Amino acid sequence: MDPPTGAAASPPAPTTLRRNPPRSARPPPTPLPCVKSKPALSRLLDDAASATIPPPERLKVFLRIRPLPERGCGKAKAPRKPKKPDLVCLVASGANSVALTVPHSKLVDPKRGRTEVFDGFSAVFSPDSSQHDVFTQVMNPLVDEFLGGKSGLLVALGPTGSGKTHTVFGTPRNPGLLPLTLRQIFTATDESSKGVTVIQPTRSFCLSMFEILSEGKGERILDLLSDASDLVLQQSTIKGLKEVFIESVADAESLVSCGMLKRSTAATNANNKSSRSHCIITIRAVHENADVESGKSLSNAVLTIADLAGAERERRTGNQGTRLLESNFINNTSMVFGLCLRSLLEHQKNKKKPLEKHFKNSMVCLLTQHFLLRQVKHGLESCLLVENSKQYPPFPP
Ligand SMILES: Nc1ncnc2c1ncn2[C@@H]1O[C@H](COP(=O)(O)OP(=O)(O)OP(=O)(O)O)[C@@H](O)[C@H]1O
Repeated sequence: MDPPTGAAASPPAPTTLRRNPPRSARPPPTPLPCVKSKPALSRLLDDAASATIPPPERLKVFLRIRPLPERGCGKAKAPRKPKKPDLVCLVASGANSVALTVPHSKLVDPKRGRTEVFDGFSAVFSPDSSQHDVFTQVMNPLVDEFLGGKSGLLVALGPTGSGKTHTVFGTPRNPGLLPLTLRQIFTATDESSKGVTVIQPTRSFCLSMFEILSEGKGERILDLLSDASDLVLQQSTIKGLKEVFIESVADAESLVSCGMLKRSTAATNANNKSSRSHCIITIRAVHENADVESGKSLSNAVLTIADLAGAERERRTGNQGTRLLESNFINNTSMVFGLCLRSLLEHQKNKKKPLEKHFKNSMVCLLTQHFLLRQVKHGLESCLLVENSKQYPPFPP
């Protein structure tokens, strides 16, 4: 191990390294100056790090580290002291790994080590990565497959304020994965129809967008593209969901913007525009005269993008009342999603392990169940984009 370069006060000690298979497939991460320990880290990060199962990679797990927030973010309150560098705890230590250092102030047992390396991500995006970088690596392959007739799924998950909504939707000046996807779809479709003289299957696209605000007895699902009343979940499908044909990027983007205006958000101490619901957008390819030439009907591929509300710690958000009830629902989804991933991964290693046991415990999991199970059984593409902030703690317990 290299001698430590920073943290002069800490005695040199090895960094804990967590790898998921294969151990030999990754270059060793850069060792960091730290004391060995097992920091408290949520199971979700474990799941994410272990979700890359080569070969073939069925579920790809990417990690994007958000830049530190500028001062003044979060709910308006008394000016805070500048953040200590000690709180910058998550750094990309390689193309596929991150090193998590527990700040001294948060160490339960200061004698134990404080840095752990998590390896095995499909890619790690550092805080200075751009929306285009993320799109190129994460979304572009899914869009290509979608245009080739295969369905795909991208789920953005991570703690509150870590940048999921920013990554998925972005801003008009800095568009995120969804607007970039729409642009790519229409650009590719326009190009493929140029100079074509024979009758081709006509492909058009429709878009739906809904949010899940709560589940169980007080289940609430709202269609973000219509003023209609609440939707209901029946046998893993959303009944009455409006699908709108989109004919151009401009059409699609203005539809999404209208939907986003209706999405439920609220200020918390952790994020001044925190999503209070899980938002699911689907783009469906419709082949209108698919069997004209070949007699074959092309599959109607569906590309699904889910922006989950971020897991929250009550202590950090200061949530009370309605916000706290929302937190319970949001945290339940995060926990169940993690358990579902774990069971998928265990099943991949050992086919005798039960696969479906956790999915029924969360509506988002139930909705993605069919898709995720197919991934495991048939090795199709899907991506999980795990967002993380550089502040400690990255995940709730
Ligand atoms: N990569 C980034 N670059 C610049 N700003 C970012 C980045 N990621 C996030 N932010 C900013 O951080 C803040 C929180 O991000 P965002 O609302 O996307 O978090 P979130 O994970 O969706 O949170 P929640 O789960 O509470 O909805 C926003 O002001 C957003 O603009």
